[in-house]
Amino acid sequence: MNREITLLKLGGSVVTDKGGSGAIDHARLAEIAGVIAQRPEQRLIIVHGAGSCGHPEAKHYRIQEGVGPENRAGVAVTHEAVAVLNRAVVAALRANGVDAVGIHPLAGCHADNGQLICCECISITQLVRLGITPVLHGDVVTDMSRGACIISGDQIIRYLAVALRAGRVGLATDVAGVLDGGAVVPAITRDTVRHLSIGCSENTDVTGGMRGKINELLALADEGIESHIFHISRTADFLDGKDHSGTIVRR
Ligand SMILES: Nc1ncnc2c1ncn2[C@@H]1O[C@H](COP(=O)(O)OP(=O)(O)OP(=O)(O)O)[C@@H](O)[C@H]1O
Ligand SMILES: C=C(C)CCOP(=O)(O)O
Repeated sequence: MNREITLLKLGGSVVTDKGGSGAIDHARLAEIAGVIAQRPEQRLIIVHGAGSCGHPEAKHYRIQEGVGPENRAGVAVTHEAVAVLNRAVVAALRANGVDAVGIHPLAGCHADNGQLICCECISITQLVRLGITPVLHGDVVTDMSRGACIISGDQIIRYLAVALRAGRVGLATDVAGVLDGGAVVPAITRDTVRHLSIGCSENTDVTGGMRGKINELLALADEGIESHIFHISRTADFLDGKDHSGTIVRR
C-alpha cells in the first residue's frame, strides 16, 4: 500500500461561485467528498482556496497592501469569510464518512513580505498518522513586514509539499489544465513557461490566479517535486494515479 502523503488543492473556483459573493457550491462539495470517501487508503491533506469567500473581502480591505489600524478590521472579516467555507468543506467530507478536521493557517502560519515563511507541521503530520484528513485553506496570516497578508492555498501546498516530502501534489481547478490557445499544455518547466501566456483569474483574485499558481509550482519543481493541475472532474483519476489530461509542472 502506498503510504506517501498526497496533497490535494481544491480551487476556490470550484468550491464557490467565484464570480458571486460568498456563494459556496454545496453540491460540488458533496460530489468531491464522495470521490475522496471512496479512497480511504489515501494519506490525504486537503487545502482549499477562497474563491468568493475571501478574495472580495481581502480586496475591499486592501490586505495585500499591508495592514495597520486603518484596515485591521479586514483581518477578521477576511478570515471569517474563508473559515465559513472551511467549515462547509469539512462538513461535506464528514457527512461522507471522511474523518476531516479544519486547520486555520492564521493560527499556525507566518509570512514575510507576502511569502509564507513558517507553518506548524507537527500536528498536521500527527493527524495524518491517525488517519484524519487535515483541511487547510488560503488565509490571512501575520506578516513580519506588512503586519498581515494573504497567503494563497497554492503557497500552502508548496510549503507543505516540501516540509512533508509529499509523494503526490494535485491542484483541481475550473479549467482542464494550463491552456495555450485553448489546448491543454501537458507539461511545463521554467524553460517552456516563458513561451506561454498565463494570466490571473477572470474573477476577483488577490493572489494571482493561474499565474500565481504556476509561480508556486515552478518553485516546488525546483525542489524536485512535480505537481499536477487538472479539472475538478478528473480528481478521481489524479487520486488513482491515472491520466487526468491536465498539466504536469516539473523541473
Ligand atoms: N493560460 C491559462 N490557462 C488556464 N487558466 C488560465 C490561464 N490564464 C489565466 N487563467 C485563469 O486562471 C483561472 C484559474 O486560476 P484560479 O486562481 O481562479 O484557480 P483556483 O485555484 O481554482 O482559485 P482560487 O485561487 O480562488 O483557489 C482560470 O479560470 C482562468 O480564468
Ligand atoms: C483570499 C484568501 C483569504 C485566501 C486566498 O487563497 P487562494 O484562493 O488559494 O488564492
